[in-house]
Amino acid sequence: MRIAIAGASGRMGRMLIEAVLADPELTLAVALDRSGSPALGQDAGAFLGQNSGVLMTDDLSALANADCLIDFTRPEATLAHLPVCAAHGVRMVIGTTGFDEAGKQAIQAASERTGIVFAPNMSIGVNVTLKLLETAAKLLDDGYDIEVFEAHHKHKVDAPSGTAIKMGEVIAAARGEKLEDVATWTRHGLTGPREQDTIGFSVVRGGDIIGDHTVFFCGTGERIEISHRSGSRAGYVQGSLRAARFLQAHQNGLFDMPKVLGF
Ligand SMILES: NC(=O)C1=CN([C@@H]2O[C@H](COP(=O)(O)OP(=O)(O)OC[C@H]3O[C@@H](n4cnc5c(N)ncnc54)[C@H](OP(=O)(O)O)[C@@H]3O)[C@@H](O)[C@H]2O)C=CC1
Ligand SMILES: O=C(O)C1=N[C@H](C(=O)O)C[C@H](O)C1
Repeated sequence: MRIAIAGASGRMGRMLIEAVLADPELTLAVALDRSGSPALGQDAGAFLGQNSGVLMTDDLSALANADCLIDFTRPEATLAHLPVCAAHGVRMVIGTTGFDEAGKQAIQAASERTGIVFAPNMSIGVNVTLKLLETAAKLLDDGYDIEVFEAHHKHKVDAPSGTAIKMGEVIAAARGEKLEDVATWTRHGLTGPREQDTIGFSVVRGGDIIGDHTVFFCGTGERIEISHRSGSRAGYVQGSLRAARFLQAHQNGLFDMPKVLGF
C-alpha cells in the first residue's frame, strides 16, 4: 500500500514516516510539508539518517501517487488535501483536530468520493475508554456531575482536545442530549453554583505531556474517575496504520475508529 504523510516534519508525521519505512507491507510514496518549510526538498527519512528516496514536497498533485494519505496537520491543511484526495480516490486517515462545523461537513462531503477514517484519537485505549464512558454515563444518569479534564504539551494549539470533545459528545449522546446544549467550556470569576446536568471542561497545557484525559462523575459521598494516559505517540501511529489498511476495502464512506477496531 502506497502511503502519503502530511505534516511530515511534525511530531506525528515523523513517527508515521518511521513506522511506514519499517513496515514491509507499506511504501512511503509522498511526504507533504507546508509551503516555505525549510525541510522541502530534503529526503523524508533524513531525520532518521535514512535515504527513503522520497523528497519532502508541498506539491499536492503528488497525492495522485498514493493509495492513502495519513494527515496529522491543522484544519486548513487537511481541508486543502480533501478535494485532491477525493478527485483521485486517495483514501484519507484524518487525525487532525480543531475543525469547525463547516470543516466537519467538508470531510463528510468528501467521504462520498473516497474512504475516510476521521477520529480525534487513534489509540485503542482511548476508544475503549469512550465505550466505558458511554456505559458509565447511562448508569450514572442522575445525581452525578460530569467534568472532563485533559492535559497536553505546550505546543498544542486547540482546546479542549478533540478527544475531550469526543468524550463529552459520547456522554451527552448516552443521556439523549447534544454536547453543545450542555457544555460549560470555561469558568472564571463569580460563576455561581454549578448548573445541573451540564458537562464541564478543563484544560492544562505544559511541557511535553503527550495526552491525559480524565472524566469525573461526581456524586454525593463518592466520585468515579475514568482516565486514559498516553505514555507515547505509538498508539496513535499504530491506530493510523490500522485505519489505512481498513480503508483498502472501502472506496468511500466516513468511518470512526470504533468501526476500524470492530467495536
Ligand atoms: N487523532 C489522533 O490520534 C491524534 C491527533 N493529533 C492531532 O494531529 C495534529 C498534529 O499534531 P502534531 O503532530 O503534534 O503537530 P505538529 O505541529 O508537530 O505537526 C503538524 C505538521 O503539520 C504542518 N502544518 C501546519 N500547518 C500547515 C498548513 N497550513 N499546511 C501544511 N502543513 C501544515 C506543520 O508544519 P510546520 O511545523 O512547518 O508548521 C507540521 O509539519 C493536531 O491537530 C493534533 O491534535 C495528534 C496526535 C494524535
Ligand atoms: O495534539 C496532540 O498531541 C493530541 N491531540 C489529539 C486530541 O486533540 O485529542 C489526540 C491526543 O490527545 C494528542
